[in-house]
Amino acid sequence: MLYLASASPRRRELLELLGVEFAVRPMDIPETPAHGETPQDYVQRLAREKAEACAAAVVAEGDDEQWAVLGADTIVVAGDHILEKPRDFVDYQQMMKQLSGRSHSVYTAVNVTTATASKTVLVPSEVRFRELTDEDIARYWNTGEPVDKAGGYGIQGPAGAFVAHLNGSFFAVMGLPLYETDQLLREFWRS
Ligand SMILES: Cc1cn([C@H]2C[C@H](O)[C@@H](COP(=O)(O)OP(=O)(O)OP(=O)(O)O)O2)c(=O)[nH]c1=O
Repeated sequence: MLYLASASPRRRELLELLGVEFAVRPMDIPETPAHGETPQDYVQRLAREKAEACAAAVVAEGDDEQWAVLGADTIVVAGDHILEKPRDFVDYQQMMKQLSGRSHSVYTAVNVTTATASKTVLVPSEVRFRELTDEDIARYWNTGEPVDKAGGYGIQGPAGAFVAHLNGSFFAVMGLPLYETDQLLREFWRS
């Protein structure tokens, strides 16, 4: 079986588009950057740790001999700040002020782990938001969308209207890059 080590409904929805059979097995991994760790290293480590924790659980159960695990992580980076999910409205508001009228980076990493291999791919994107008014920011919070999303926004929802420019992968920003994930699965799981 292929296991998706993720609680994200977006990742489930996107993996379904690839037409593979899989089971969802979320892993709770502490999300804190190590001292001196770059955002690129951090996001790749988290994707790998989610997949490896899930792989360890599958192996410990011992009743599936043919398995692979897919883990992913997405972070938004504005200047020097890594923006994860907003803790509350004030945290969200600060994030939106950092994103307003500027470009930021979104990094998604995907890892596939099997009994004999572990490979991580990093997909960077650049996103430019238009200037946001206080009213835009308050109105978007009230949609309920920001709360479970890195950087406090979802490109696939109403915040798509804030995106003046995207250089990279829409699906990676949403949480799982389709092309790179498909390539990893072809290499390690199906032909
Ligand atoms: C930037 C952005 C993020 N997101 C979501 C994707 C991820 O679900 C979430 C990033 O947080 P993650 O910590 O990467 O993932 P998660 O906690 O939701 O799920 P898990 O760790 O179990 O895999 O933000 C969007 O849906 N749209 C966007 O435009």
